[in-house]
Amino acid sequence: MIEIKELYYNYTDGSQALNNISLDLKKGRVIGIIGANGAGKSTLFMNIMGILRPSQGKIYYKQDPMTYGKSFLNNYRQQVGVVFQDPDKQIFFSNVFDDVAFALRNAGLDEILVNERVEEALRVMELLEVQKKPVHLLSYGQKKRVAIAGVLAMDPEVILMDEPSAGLDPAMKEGIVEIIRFLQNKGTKVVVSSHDMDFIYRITDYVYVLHQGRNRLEGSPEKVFLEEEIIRDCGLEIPWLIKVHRHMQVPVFKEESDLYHYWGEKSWKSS
Ligand SMILES: Nc1ncnc2c1ncn2[C@@H]1O[C@H](COP(=O)(O)OP(=O)(O)OP(=O)(O)O)[C@@H](O)[C@H]1O
Repeated sequence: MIEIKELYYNYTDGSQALNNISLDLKKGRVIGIIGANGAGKSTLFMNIMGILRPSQGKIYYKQDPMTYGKSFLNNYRQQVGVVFQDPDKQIFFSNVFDDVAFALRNAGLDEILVNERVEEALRVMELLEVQKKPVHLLSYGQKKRVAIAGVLAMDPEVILMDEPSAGLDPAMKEGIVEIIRFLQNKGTKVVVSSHDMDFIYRITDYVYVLHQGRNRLEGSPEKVFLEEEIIRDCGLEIPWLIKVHRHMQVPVFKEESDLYHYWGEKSWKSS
């Protein structure tokens, strides 16, 4: 899988965006990369995709160091997909179907297979009804789903999602949670960055906290978010289920439903 060792990245104006970052995607099935604005998350994603080249340090894919030749990157990007924060940066074609088919056609897949893969991705993303629609007429949330469908259709081993839930209404956000669970169940590794700590707490099983380009903390979300002082120092929020644990003397629950179940049982016993 992907392993990053002692990665540094400096922009041409001298800003040091990544400062000795190491991470190993084997550590979780859904991995969270969190940090305040400017912490280095997008720069890290662009390094992982081979869009930016580290100033120092290495990225390994299945134990092989990343090289930046066309053939390595073409093969790598069929196995490692990215959904950028802004769907307009990812969508190139005028209609939904062709946009989702773009990378598959580019990889030279047979048109019958392209149709099968695209239809499946459109079905999963609930986009079948708009497949003939020009992309520029879609809502922001629909565009975001088109961008995800384009990556799903490639069926990569790893999917990076930069702020997948940003700007979405609650129903659409819930849809993203379902997609991540669907990917997790089928064994696709998901790496997700977000400013929404409740979302990260709920869907990840391992979290890396970045602060000013450095690794500040890592571990299970239950462990990481109990480090309240460090989390706040990194400019991040504490998820509400951890606040409830702290202030109401209840166990640490991962799911809202577990908390309600616990409360239900407690009040039943005391009545
Ligand atoms: N093109 C660039 N040129 C110079 N500096 C840059 C460039 N892009 C980003 N930076 C700097 O690199 C640092 C990391 O930025 P990055 O966009 O990776 O952070 P981020 O964690 O993704 O932030 P956000 O949460 O706001 O998206 C910041 O200090 C930023 O100002």
